[in-house]
Amino acid sequence: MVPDLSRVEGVLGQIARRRLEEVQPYSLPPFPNPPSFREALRGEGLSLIAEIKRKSPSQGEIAPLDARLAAWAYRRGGARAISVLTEPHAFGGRLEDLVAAREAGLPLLRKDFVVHPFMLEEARAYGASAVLLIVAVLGELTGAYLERAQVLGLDALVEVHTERELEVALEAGAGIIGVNNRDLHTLAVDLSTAPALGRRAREKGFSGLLVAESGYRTRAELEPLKGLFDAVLVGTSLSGSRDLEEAVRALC
Ligand SMILES: O=P(O)(O)OC[C@@H](O)[C@@H](O)c1c[nH]c2ccccc12
Repeated sequence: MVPDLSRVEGVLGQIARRRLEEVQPYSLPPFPNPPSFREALRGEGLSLIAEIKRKSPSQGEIAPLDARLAAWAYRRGGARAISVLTEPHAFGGRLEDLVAAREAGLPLLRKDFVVHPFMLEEARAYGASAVLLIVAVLGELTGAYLERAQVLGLDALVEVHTERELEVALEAGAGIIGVNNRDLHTLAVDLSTAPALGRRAREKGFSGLLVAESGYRTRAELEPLKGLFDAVLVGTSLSGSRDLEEAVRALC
């Protein structure tokens, strides 16, 4: 159940292939039930998922964050969930960041390039409530990964960037769809992507949760999402702020 990554182009393909080379399954201890990611996004208005992001292929170094302190600051500012990037090479993350961040008590999304079922088990064992599943990486295996996540008690944020990928996500039975404004092959950002594909998803009868992802810096930029999206995921503009708590408050 490993995706064929030879067909994944650009930066996304490079990162995903490296991730797959590194997977080494081992036996993991159980972890008690984490708080619900889905319920956290269901709250009133547009819920904020704040991301812990130290660096990225598009921005380079962002900030040398302490995951525990960042999670607490995000929580004080009003974030409803935390996205923890655990990819080490391009994003400077690690699995242990989940352990550090979970102290703040908010549901955690393991943000990584899931390319092997073992990565779902890892997410669960390290205390994540949800995992990111990227349709551009998993292709027709998206449904199988979704089912595996469900069995493990994990919510899944199924990420799409094109109408075709949206079709795959809907067909796979995704309950939470993330529309990424950033093209992960080229890293170009277009904030009109999320409203357009979000509308399309609703037209096609999708009644689950919608999350807009990437490129947001100001409250004004969130306006087009209101009434259509349940949540927004913000990384760089928060992680790179001098005062994380204030930065979240300014967006909520
Ligand atoms: O830093 P930004 O532009 O606010 O974006 C956050 C998040 O959407 C982005 O980190 C992201 C979205 N999908 C991904 C997949 C892999 C790695 C990272 C991502």
